[in-house]
Amino acid sequence: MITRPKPQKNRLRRTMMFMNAQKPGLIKDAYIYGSDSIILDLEDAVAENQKDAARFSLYHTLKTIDYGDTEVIVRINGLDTPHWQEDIRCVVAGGADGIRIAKCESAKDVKTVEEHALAAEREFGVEEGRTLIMAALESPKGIMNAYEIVTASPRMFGCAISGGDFRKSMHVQIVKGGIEMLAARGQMLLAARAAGVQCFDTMYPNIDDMEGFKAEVSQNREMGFDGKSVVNPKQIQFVHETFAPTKKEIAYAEKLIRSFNEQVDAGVGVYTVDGKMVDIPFFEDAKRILALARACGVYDGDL
Ligand SMILES: CC(=O)SCCNC(=O)CCNC(=O)[C@H](O)C(C)(C)COP(=O)(O)OP(=O)(O)OC[C@H]1O[C@@H](n2cnc3c(N)ncnc32)[C@H](O)[C@@H]1OP(=O)(O)O
Ligand SMILES: O=C([O-])CC(=O)C(=O)O
Ligand SMILES: [Mg+2]
Repeated sequence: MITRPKPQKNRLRRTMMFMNAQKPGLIKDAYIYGSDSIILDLEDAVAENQKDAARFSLYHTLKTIDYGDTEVIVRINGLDTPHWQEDIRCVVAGGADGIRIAKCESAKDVKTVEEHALAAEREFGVEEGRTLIMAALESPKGIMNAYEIVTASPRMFGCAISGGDFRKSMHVQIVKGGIEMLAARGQMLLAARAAGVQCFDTMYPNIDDMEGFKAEVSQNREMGFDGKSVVNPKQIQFVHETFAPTKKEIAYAEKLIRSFNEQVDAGVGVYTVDGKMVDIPFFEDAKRILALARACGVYDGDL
């Protein structure tokens, strides 16, 4: 029987890889691909007449496969379906790290899931509060309510926009450059940062279009996302490379931090490093960059 370590709200989540919870070929060794998280899906990847079978498979997967450091999240069916309550019991009984609420639209949705997670933790003798929650925002209503959603529960670690359902509801298709989702991505990022939770972009469904995928991932990083949902192992490496600070960024951050400490001791608040003005917010951001670089395994310096 597998017992997973206590889930961490603030861990590294550059990639969260989806897979059908019912497919042994996908789930048996999914940790070998190295995504930070896996999402065992009970929702749209599972056909309606296979929901019970998927839950059965999920439970045994959680109990028998050692995913090690790879975070294990389960996407439950929407709260407008007959499946979600049993999904939550199965997630908690199996000891998954967290729940991804599909098609989340309100704080009430989050609180409902939270109440049922707590009831299941009591039922199965799991530590109360152990099961984390994240929200998938898949509709205009979900995006409009992003802030109330991400502040609805202390279990909440982040939110993700879901492009398949979102574009459907906006009557748009994927556009090169991402203009069709720019406002929604921006609004969700603001809500997540205001709440202090993580923020993830949607999966890119055109698996063979690596050029389009790379352009989207690069834009995700420029916009400030923490990571991205992925649907295929071949999408993982580029996301990890893109979200890790570059050697140049690391070198500059080190230089900034060292010089800032000296300047502050000398009573200086604002000055330049390599021709760029710096003061307190730049110093704090440089510390964030080095912490991220360390977490990504590309920095082992002493700052
Ligand atoms: C809109 C939404 O709701 S998105 C979320 C729901 N969607 C999903 O869960 C889909 C996840 N992805 C998949 O199921 C698959 O990648 C598919 C069906 C899209 C494509 O499958 P394939 O054509 O078999 O992919 P591919 O040939 O690239 O697979 C290569 C290897 O990676 C494995 N693999 C592919 N996708 C995944 C995955 N998501 N998770 C784990 N392993 C995977 C395959 O099993 C295969 O392994 P093998 O070499 O040992 O046989
Ligand atoms: O969350 C995701 O990226 C996948 C999904 O459900 C969608 O695109 O509708
Ligand atoms: Mg969806």
